[in-house]
Amino acid sequence: MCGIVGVVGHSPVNQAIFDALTVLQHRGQDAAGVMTCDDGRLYLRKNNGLVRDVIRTRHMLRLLGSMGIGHVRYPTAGSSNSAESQPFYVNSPFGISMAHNGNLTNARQLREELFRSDRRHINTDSDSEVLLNIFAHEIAKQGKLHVDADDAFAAVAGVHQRVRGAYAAVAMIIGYGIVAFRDPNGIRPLCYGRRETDDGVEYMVSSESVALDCLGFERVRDVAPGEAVFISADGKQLATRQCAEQPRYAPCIFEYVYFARPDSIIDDVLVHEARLRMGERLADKILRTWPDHDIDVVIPIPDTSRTAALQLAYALGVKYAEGFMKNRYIGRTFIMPGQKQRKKSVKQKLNPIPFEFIGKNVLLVDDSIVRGTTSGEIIRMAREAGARRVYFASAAPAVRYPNVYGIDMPAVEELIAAGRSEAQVAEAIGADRLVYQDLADLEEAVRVANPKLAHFDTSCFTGEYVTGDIDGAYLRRLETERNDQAKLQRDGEEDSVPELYNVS
Ligand SMILES: O=P(O)(O)OC[C@H]1O[C@H](OP(=O)(O)OP(=O)(O)O)[C@H](O)[C@@H]1O
Ligand SMILES: NC(=O)CC[C@H](N)C(=O)O
Ligand SMILES: [Mg+2]
Repeated sequence: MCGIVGVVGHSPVNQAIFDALTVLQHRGQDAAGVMTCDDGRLYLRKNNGLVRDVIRTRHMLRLLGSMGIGHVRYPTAGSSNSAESQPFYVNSPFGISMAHNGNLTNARQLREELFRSDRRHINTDSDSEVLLNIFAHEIAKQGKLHVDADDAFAAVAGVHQRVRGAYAAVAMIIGYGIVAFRDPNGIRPLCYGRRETDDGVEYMVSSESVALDCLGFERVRDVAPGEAVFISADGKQLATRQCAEQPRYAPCIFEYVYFARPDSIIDDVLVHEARLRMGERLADKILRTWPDHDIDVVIPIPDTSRTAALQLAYALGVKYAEGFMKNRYIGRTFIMPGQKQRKKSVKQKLNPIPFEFIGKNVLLVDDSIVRGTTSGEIIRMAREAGARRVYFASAAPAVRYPNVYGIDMPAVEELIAAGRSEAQVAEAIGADRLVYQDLADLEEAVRVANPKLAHFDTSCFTGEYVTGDIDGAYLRRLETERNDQAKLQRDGEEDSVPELYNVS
């Protein structure tokens, strides 16, 4: 999952973009980048690393201009090479840069088309570079010297015709403005906001509304599935238009389960509230299926599961305790690139406080169990800390299928629940009892706040993919290309940074 941001202001936007990216850091820890535009020239700083490490004061001083875009990356295509960090740039037409969250499912075919019919060169294995070139080609097709909102919308309509998969993107066209758009299923989130200044209104688009809040922008609304937003470079015009023929809401439910910050509002649903309801539904299920439970204490696995665990404990009428201390300097483990690193980090990140475990039957709660890296380690720690029995509850159903829309879980064999029954998963992670949320309950926990969300992408639980273009051959290829071993090999390749005013 990546984070994207775009700002059109009336004074330098470098600080606003930097700050927004730090607020979106939980969406991608591998690479960060900012591109600004000043007086017809682009300035770029991007590299592997966290926002604060990649963009230092000396870079900030040289990121000039009152319009810019930014990105934090969690790679789901290509490699972790810094050359694939974002924003990307193409010089024709006009000079366009782009930051993208999501994953294209027909990138292979588009790459071929871009070469054969569009005569465009793609320099990396990143699907985001493909998306940028498709968009650039569609802008060029309008055949205009001056790009206005109509041209931008026609180009986005062209993108929707050709591209499949998940994409929330923000593009910057030198001299003309910023164009942000969301795929016709709205798989990845995108919203926009405004703030009044003495010099006029400033606009910002962002993956999550929390970035708007923290920067003093008022959230206007989510960008609808298939919709595009155009903000002119002078900040005087903001226009929106539906550019897809058959848009529908099918957002990724994993955003609500794990990815997004709880204080964000996505598609008019406050993530925090959705997580509280997940906890409530999970408590209902426990009371239904295990009325004579002997749970003494509910303990969350920090950070993400806290919200659901708190409500679960409340609904069960059982004590809630913070039994694991989290090292605040270690990032999210699930979005780290390799299994060795993920495993090591769980141990470094979480430490049990025996006081809360000794002689008790504990119910550990996590938002999800994906590879089982966290749950396996944590259950072992809980036992070592003196727990009598260790039960485990997951606020999401069993993850049994790969994700193809921007979450890096490409290989079935890496998923602990694939090919295993619930009892077998319990055994594999070492739990005395395991409770998974039912899918209908998870969907309802989110939908209650916005009945317009008729569908969700729930493919990692069901194997049904909302774009309808995923078959066994696609999944087999994905698994071969992106399993942990393949990534390890690829990421060992030499690092490089493209030359483009890459301030150092
Ligand atoms: O079964 P696994 O493969 O271990 O994946 C699931 C775990 O990974 C995530 O935590 P993470 O440490 O990434 O982030 P958090 O601190 O936000 O909970 C998630 O919250 C689960 O705890
Ligand atoms: N998680 C994402 O949104 C990743 C975007 C893009 N597919 C990349 O790998 O860079
Ligand atoms: Mg976690």
